[in-house]
Amino acid sequence: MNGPGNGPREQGRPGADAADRALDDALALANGPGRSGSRPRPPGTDPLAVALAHEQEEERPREHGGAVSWPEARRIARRTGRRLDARALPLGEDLLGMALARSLVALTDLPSFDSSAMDGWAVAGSGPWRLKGQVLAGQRRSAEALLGGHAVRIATGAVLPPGTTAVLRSEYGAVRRRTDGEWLHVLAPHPEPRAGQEIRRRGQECRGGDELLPAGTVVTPAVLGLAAAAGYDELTVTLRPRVEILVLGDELLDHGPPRAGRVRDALGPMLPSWLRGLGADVTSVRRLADDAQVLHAAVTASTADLVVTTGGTAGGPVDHVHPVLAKSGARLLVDGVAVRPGHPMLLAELPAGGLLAGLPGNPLAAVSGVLTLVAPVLRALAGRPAPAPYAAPLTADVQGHPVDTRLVPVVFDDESAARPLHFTGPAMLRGLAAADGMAVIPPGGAKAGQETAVLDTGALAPAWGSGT
Ligand SMILES: Nc1nc2c(c(=O)[nH]1)N[C@H]1C(S)=C(S)[C@@H](COP(=O)(O)OP(=O)(O)OC[C@H]3O[C@@H](n4cnc5c(N)ncnc54)[C@H](O)[C@@H]3O)O[C@H]1N2
Ligand code: MOO
Repeated sequence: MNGPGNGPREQGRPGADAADRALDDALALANGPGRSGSRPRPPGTDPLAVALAHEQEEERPREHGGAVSWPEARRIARRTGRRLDARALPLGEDLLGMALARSLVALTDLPSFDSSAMDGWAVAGSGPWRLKGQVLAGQRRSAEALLGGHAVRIATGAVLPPGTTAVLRSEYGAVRRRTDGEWLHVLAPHPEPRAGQEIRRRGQECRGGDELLPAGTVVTPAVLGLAAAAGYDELTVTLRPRVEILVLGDELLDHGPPRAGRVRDALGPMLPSWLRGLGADVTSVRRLADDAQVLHAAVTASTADLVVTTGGTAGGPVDHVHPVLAKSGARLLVDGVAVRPGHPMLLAELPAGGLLAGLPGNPLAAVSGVLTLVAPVLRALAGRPAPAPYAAPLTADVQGHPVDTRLVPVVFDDESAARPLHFTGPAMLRGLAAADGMAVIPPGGAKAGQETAVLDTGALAPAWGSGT
């Protein structure tokens, strides 16, 4: 479905920029401190600032051959995606991974009434107390006040009778039957409960109207729980970007071992769940023949917010992505990035308003395109905050490219240092599959001990929380 107002290009309403800025401010608050690998550093010495901060710089002239720098590509991608519409949807698992479009505001005080924190007795004044009945959780407040010297049996979470001064937990007291009724005593060596002891006061967690979570917070199981506890039946969230994946290549096999000059499609099985982890609704994954007409038809017919193609980005005889984009009147926003692997990646705006990310066919190069272009675009479309960046010292020197950024699969050791992995050629996935993240190696390389930015490859992240 790509109804009016639903596409990424159709959000350009008056005031939208101001609203986006307000959201960005809220998102900044939502971003917690960095990951375990990061430490406080004096301003100006943060390698993340060095590696990532020039994302904030104004647009600069394109580098050789039309390629933009890696930070600039990320910046363009982030600014290109316009936040999709918001919708109120029923509270449930379907919301996992979506971002709150509005802050979650407490509908009532929480807890909404004074209650017992323990199973035991609500008491008034000092003991021993004359015992008078019981109150269970879920029962309405009894109109009857507890008089001084009286107690009532009470369950955890039950409404406190008016006049209660404290709760005595069940293991600290005993009831003795006497001729004049039942009496509650404190068991030695426990002291009498202090005033207010074991009482959960109304409004302890929040007051009605308090902001519980800012707009932009990603819905996790805990967010669902909090929203339910606060009394919500639906949440207003930013729609998921609808993504169509087109896997190009006549040489690709969909089963069995590679054979006879053909290779297994590694991206068809890998990208959908990766992109879902970034908040996308992957509506279809199609394998297309290396045929310009077929690709043109697929691209022009697409109603997705983002089309992701794999392969066919370079200048080979059957690399049809560029000619098809030109023929369909697409506007290239990024045409090559100074990053290894993945430099032929591209980002385009289609005439109908959707976006297209062209990922190179080499599988690790395609992942580089996900981290560089697709993740920031999806985050922007889905109204999700940028994950807290983190850095780690390298355990070994990493050779750099003279002018391009390198993304190198790394694994964290016991000290949270990043160990560069082997088998990281553009066509290889062996390093990536063992990795915790991809280290961002600046042009010229990095030395052992040098802190480098690390992008989360989401290997262990739940579907609703993956970073990058
Ligand atoms: N003359 C030049 N040739 C190439 C350049 C260049 O700048 N000039 N760049 C090289 C780089 S870098 C890359 S990366 C690739 C990008 O190529 P394409 O995006 O056109 O991708 P293909 O040619 O279709 O495939 C490249 C390679 O990857 C394999 N492949 C493709 N799809 C998959 C898949 N789904 N699963 C597994 N493997 C896949 C394909 O068989 C090729 O081996 O271009 C270089 N050439
Ligand atoms: O994108 Mo290529 O080598 O940079 O894989």
